[in-house]
Formats: sequence, structure tokens, C-alpha cells
Amino acid sequence: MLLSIGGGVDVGKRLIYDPRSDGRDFSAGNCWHSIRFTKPLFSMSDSLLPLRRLMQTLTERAQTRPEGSYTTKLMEAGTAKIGEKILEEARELIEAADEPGEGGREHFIYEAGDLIYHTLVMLAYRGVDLDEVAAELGRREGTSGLVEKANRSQTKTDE
Ligand SMILES: N=c1c2ncn([C@@H]3O[C@H](COP(=O)(O)OP(=O)(O)OP(=O)(O)O)[C@@H](O)[C@H]3O)c2ncn1[C@@H]1O[C@H](COP(=O)(O)O)[C@@H](O)[C@H]1O
Repeated sequence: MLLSIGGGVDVGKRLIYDPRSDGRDFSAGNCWHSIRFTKPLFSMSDSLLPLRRLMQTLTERAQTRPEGSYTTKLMEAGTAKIGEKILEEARELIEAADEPGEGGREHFIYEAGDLIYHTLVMLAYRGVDLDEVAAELGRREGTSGLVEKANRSQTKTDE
């Protein structure tokens, strides 16, 4: 028997989370079943938990500035030093972007980690949480950069 899980729509074997569902709907017909979930079967954000934990650690570092912490060292040096590291790590990431093979790919991921860590240090230093940046990205969701740029040009012309 095939099992279709979705918002009441036959979607073959794909599993779809319907956040609009109240979770009570269940219907069976022919050989198809439709079940609506109020919670996703797996959370897309689970793999991003280390990022959230890192942000928490950095926020604590900003508040407590413990001895023997590299983050504290950066924060004590301030915006210029953190910014210098961001630029350095961004350059290293760009250099790694064209490295071929699996080794190159792994190096690229390693450098992305360095850049993201230092960017998060800057956020924590400035007292901004990752959620606030996510909210800003959410606000932009669905608007092409080209459309946003065109709107900006129009606003300037109007002024
Ligand atoms: N994710 C990171 C992380 N990524 C990179 N780095 C450090 O960032 C630095 C990268 O800079 P470089 O490669 O240029 O190394 P470097 O030449 O020694 O650096 P500089 O002396 O030039 O500043 C290295 O020292 C890395 O160890 C990190 N340091 C810390 N974290 C996380 O932050 C947490 C808190 O760290 P502390 O605040 O140091 O305890 C840790 O538990 C980790 O989870």
C-alpha cells in the first residue's frame, strides 16, 4: 500500500509538512491515505543547532569576557581587529572557492566556518543575535535582489 502524507493532496511517496493543518484530519480512500501533520517529520533546523549554540557561547563571551578565550581576545581588541579577521577569512574563503576535488571542497567548508565564526563574533560584540539577522533575511524572502535594487533606484529618483 502506498502512503501519501501531505495536506490532503496525493503527492506520491513524498512526505510533506502542512503547517496549516490542525493535525486531526485523516482520510482513507482507495489505496491512498492522507495524514496532515502539525509538526514536521524532521526538523530542517536540527543540523543548524551548532550554529545556534555557537551564537549563545559568543553572546556569553561578550558579556563575561573570560580569560583564555580567543573570542575574548578579539572582543577586547574591538571592531577593527574583528573586522580585520573577517576580511582575512573572506579572502581565504574566496581563494579556496576554486580549489578542485574533495580536498578543495573540504578546505572551502573549513574556511567558510572561519568566516562565519568571525562574523558571529562581530554580531555578538555588537549585541545582535543571529535571530535578528534571520528575521532580516526573512523580511527579504521572495524579493529578488534585482527587484529590490530597482525599487531603491526608483525611491532615489523620487526624492
Ligand atoms: N568556532 C570557533 C572558531 N573558528 C575559528 N576559530 C579560531 O579563529 C582563528 C582563525 O584565525 P587564523 O586561522 O588566522 O589563526 P591565527 O593566525 O592563530 O589567528 P590570529 O592570531 O591572526 O588572530 C583560530 O585561532 C581558530 O582557532 C575559532 N575559535 C572558536 N570557535 C568557537 O568559539 C567557542 C569559544 O571559543 P573561545 O572564546 O576561544 O573559548 C569555541 O568553543 C568554538 O566553538
